[in-house]
Amino acid sequence: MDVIVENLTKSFENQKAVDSISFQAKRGEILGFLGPNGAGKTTTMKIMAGLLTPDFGNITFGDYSIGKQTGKIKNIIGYLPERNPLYNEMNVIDFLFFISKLHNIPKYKITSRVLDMIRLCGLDNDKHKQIGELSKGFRQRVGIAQALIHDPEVVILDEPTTGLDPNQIFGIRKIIKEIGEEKTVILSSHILSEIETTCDQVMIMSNGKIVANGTTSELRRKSDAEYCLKVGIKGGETSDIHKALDNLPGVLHIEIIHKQNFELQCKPDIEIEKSIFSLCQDNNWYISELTPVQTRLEDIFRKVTQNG
Ligand SMILES: Nc1ncnc2c1ncn2[C@@H]1O[C@H](COP(=O)(O)OP(=O)(O)OP(=O)(O)O)[C@@H](O)[C@H]1O
Repeated sequence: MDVIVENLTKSFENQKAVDSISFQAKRGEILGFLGPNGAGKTTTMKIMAGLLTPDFGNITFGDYSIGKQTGKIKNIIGYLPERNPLYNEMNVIDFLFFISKLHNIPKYKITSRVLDMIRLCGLDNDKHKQIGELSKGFRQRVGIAQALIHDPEVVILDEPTTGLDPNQIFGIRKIIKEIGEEKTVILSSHILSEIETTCDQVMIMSNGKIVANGTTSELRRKSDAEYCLKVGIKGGETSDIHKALDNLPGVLHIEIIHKQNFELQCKPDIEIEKSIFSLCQDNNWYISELTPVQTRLEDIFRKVTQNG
């Protein structure tokens, strides 16, 4: 089911937490929300989950529109809130049965649904443990299982991997990828590599607005106003090589990475490789490395949110 968000706006007192944003999330795709603290990600997700009312704007889930068919939409959505509130004194399986009843899942379906979620979220060995005894990663798994128990078409996960160790992140990422194959998944994260490896589309928010939107390669293309490359030059003094590279026309910024290895940011289309080659010839130096560097999502993030 596709989700279309149009001109969504929400203020708290005088502050616009979400400022007229529009975007689309498609079925079978994972959309990742990125943004600095206070950018408006959680507020957007809460509105989508029906927990907050927008001041203005519309969201449609397939044929249903928020505000008009709110009850219906709640059944379509599975939501994992940022702080993942769970009942610590309940055990995992009882908790999932309890949530199933809250969703009015027909009695005859409940057991198979709960067991399916336990399998999907890798909770088989822990299903009889008290939730309060679980590690953070396994609590997140329970949170995801409860969000999916009623088989929603749209799944909203607010920072599902925050505070987890790399192995736990890997486990949760695997579950999200599996869900994302057939559902519409929207997730937020502060971990840029997480968004890059998990999501099909990335949306960067800052101060309540969308400042970048697209696939990671589209974002790279749009932000590639500068050309970046790694250069290694040997046969001379590091300070001489550094100075000479810095003086080349079109070089905007130079950083020493290690001994005689540098990272150069240049204006695009200036054939910098040719100039570096001539420089080495003139000075009797030689090139040990000349590799273009792909713009990192981190650099794009910093660039588009630097005023945030
Ligand atoms: N209930 C509220 N009352 C007043 N202000 C709020 C409320 N909820 C959010 N805000 C404000 O709205 C802005 C956006 O907050 P939001 O939680 O949506 O950001 P976020 O991008 O999710 O941040 P984080 O990454 O830190 O979780 C913040 O300045 C926040 O203080």
